Amino acid sequence: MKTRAAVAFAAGKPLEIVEVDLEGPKAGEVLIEIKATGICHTDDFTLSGADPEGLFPSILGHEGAGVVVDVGPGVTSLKKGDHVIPLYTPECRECYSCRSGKTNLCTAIRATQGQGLMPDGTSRFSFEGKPIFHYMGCSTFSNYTVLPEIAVAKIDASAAFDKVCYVGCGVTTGIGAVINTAKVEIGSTAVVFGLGGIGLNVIQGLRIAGADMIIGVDINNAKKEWGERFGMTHFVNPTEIDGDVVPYIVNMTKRRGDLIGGADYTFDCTGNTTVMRQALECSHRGWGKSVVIGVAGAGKEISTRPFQLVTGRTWMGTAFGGAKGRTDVPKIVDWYLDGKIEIDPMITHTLRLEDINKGFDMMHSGESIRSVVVY
Ligand SMILES: NC(=O)C1=CN([C@@H]2O[C@H](COP(=O)(O)OP(=O)(O)OC[C@H]3O[C@@H](n4cnc5c(N)ncnc54)[C@H](O)[C@@H]3O)[C@@H](O)[C@H]2O)C=CC1
Ligand SMILES: N[C@@H](CCC(=O)N[C@@H](CSC=O)C(=O)NCC(=O)O)C(=O)O
Ligand SMILES: [Zn+2]
Ligand SMILES: [Zn+2]
Repeated sequence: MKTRAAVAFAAGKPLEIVEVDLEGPKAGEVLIEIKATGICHTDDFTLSGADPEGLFPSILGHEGAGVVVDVGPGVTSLKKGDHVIPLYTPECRECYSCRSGKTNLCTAIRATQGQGLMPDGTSRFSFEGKPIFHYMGCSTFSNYTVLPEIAVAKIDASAAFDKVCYVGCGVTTGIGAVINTAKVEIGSTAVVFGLGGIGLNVIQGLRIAGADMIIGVDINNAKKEWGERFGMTHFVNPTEIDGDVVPYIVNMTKRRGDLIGGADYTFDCTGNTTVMRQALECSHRGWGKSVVIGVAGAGKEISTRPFQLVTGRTWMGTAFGGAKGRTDVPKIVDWYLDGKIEIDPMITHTLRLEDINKGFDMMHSGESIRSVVVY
């Protein structure tokens, strides 16, 4: 079949809208008509050329929602007409990792997915007879795409595609980082560095978890209002304070009787390795937990004095908010439908596929929180 897609032909180049060829689903795979897709900073990270797994030409996009239009042999959990969200972290429930109960990082197809291929080692996409790579197993910047059954979450059919596509990455990552990874308790103090498409969902996750001090940190003052909209109690722009942001925040989080200060939980949602260190070091001596969500390019490393860890801080990371996609994504969509979480205000721009490059421009300028492309 033919399908319209925004293709990344080379790193650092704008996406090109072309008609590509798409093979139908093979055994254990499903064909999905994508109805809407968000543009996540990670798409930009890969398009920039900083992703060591970045391959070109490829069809990016990993934050989509759509409808099953065909299933391959052996598919049992999905049928034509199901409303679904593609998963860049699948949930096979059979591999060593899925059975460990210790991680959401299913390893059933990660090796081929990292090579831009389907589990059988081939691509379903081609252009002018040459293969085009898949991306994060999803390629939601194509109107039609093929995924393995284990990488597809079935959702409530009443949910609006152009809103719940965001659950395919940003919403689940932000809220999951709080609930699954950090396990934030009621009454905690927390600091969120980076108030964008992920950070705002960390803030709403902290609100749900009952944190009573939520400090947002961003170099863009326009994000202050956004943070307050979702439950932030204090805002800090590190470029506008005297001195270093770490002692500033440590002092802010000093509670009655606490001679030291520091936040119970901190989160990096910037991808900046200096910020990651700041987030760790402003967490509380003895028990502070700092969660790295941001993605940094090849060769980037984090560092701190071992003393920071020796004195009781924990540095951790999260992928997709620790969520098991086929189990948790439908639940998060239901939370949205039940009004427990908000999505709509964060979808600041809705674009046609032809205008997808404007979505990246608005991400770079800070004008958008989340742009969604509708087909
Ligand atoms: N671990 C995971 O599973 C996931 C990781 N990510 C990563 O999370 C990061 C954030 O993604 P988005 O929220 O979509 O990006 P975004 O571009 O929407 O937001 C980033 C925010 O950080 C702020 N910022 C930049 N530098 C800063 C600094 N030095 N100090 C304070 N604030 C700063 C920006 O002003 C912006 O508000 C990216 O690195 C992305 O790749 C995204 C989704 C899932
Ligand atoms: N290919 C990248 C990997 C970047 C990364 O950490 N990806 C996150 C999701 S970011 C979504 O917006 C993730 O879940 N990784 C888990 C995994 O299995 O890769 C690189 O190599 O830097
Ligand atoms: Zn993402
Ligand atoms: Zn698995």
